[in-house]
Amino acid sequence: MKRTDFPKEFKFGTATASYQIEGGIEDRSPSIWDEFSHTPGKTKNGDNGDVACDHYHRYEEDIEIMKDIGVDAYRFSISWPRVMTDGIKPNEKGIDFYQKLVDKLLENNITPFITLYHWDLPLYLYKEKNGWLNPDIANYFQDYASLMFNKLGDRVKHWITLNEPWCSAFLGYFVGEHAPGHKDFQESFYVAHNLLRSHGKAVIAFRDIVKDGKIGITNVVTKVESLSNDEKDIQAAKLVDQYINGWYHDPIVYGKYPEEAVNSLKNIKLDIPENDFDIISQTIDFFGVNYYSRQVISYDENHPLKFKHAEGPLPKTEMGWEIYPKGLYDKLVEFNNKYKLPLYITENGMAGPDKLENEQIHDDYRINYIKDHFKSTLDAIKDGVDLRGYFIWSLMDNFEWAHGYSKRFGLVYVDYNTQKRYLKDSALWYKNFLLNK
Ligand SMILES: OC[C@H]1NNC[C@@H](O)[C@@H]1O
Repeated sequence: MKRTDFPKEFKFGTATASYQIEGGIEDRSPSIWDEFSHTPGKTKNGDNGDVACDHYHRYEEDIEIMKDIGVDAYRFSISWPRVMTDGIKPNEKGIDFYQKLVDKLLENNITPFITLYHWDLPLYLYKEKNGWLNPDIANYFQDYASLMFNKLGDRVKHWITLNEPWCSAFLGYFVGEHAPGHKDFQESFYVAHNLLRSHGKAVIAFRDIVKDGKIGITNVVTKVESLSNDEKDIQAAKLVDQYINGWYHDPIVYGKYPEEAVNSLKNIKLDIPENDFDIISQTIDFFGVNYYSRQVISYDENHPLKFKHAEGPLPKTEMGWEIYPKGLYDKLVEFNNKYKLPLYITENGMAGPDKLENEQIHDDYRINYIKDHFKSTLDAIKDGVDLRGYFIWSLMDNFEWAHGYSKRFGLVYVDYNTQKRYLKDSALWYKNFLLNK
């Protein structure tokens, strides 16, 4: 498989997120992840993003690395608390960082794709305004989005409102594994709804400010399969697919939550003002698909949503996620048929047992992973899916949330003691692929 097997305008890129790589906390106000990662027991080894990959000070070097690899595009997120003190007052120093980052990318012919929210909510908005639980958060988000559109929209034409709202809502407010660490089922549904409303308000602003731009939303998209042919397992898997996938896509395209999932939530209040869906279902230009693996589901009477995960038999990454490229093909074809929107794979990649030896990292497992998922991508395109790009997660090893720095997803290895970067064999492979070798 060669690069020229893909459509000429197909964009190959790589992706990161602000809290995971920037550090530079001295020049920004705190986020919910600063408080969460500094709370004992919340992250592996008590790791936090105070320094991370020190990208705030090393962004020029990191762009040189991307240029060397030869990527067409780079997806990154803006730190809301960096560009607006406490999420409210514009901070010119923070805005200036992203101005320079964008200009350096463009100088190197790398197309910027900006994610507005990749989980680092300004702590002030959480503490003083109740964060995503407050319906008014959509107005704060619209103000933030408008500021960014005005400051960068003349040069940045591809925007993503939210990264993986399912993680923010479910992991942050029900499971409690992510910031702010709540464990309240009802709250997680209010948060999901306010995230989607915030998305809609940002799209409304975008249409006024960046008239020649494209905007979408990125969700984690998981292939959900039933453990058996037992009707109860099949139904449980269908509902999980609606909770994880449909819940964050249907309202945007169809203006309503998935019916069976709504009906299954007997004791969850979803008293939603009707015109909310007019806001949420603003026309968008693409869906971003973050694909990693599948979930194998069986029925479980004791779970609030009546399901449990089964251990799949396939080889797994360091995250314990099965390597399942077929799932990517299946979801791309399904989404293309169901939502009829252009798609970007805004994240795909793996955490591996990467070892630095003689300044090299031999990660053939990651090369094979990427090749297999490229194949699924190409098959989907050949079968008619309107797929426009693919961003490998991640450019470099970084802060993997509750796992801290224990999981390495990068094409580039980061020695956190020295901040030295080393191209892994997978980065060298990607470089040759992009040169059509
Ligand atoms: O777990 C790997 C990635 N998944 N999507 C969101 C990113 O922030 C994660 O690092």
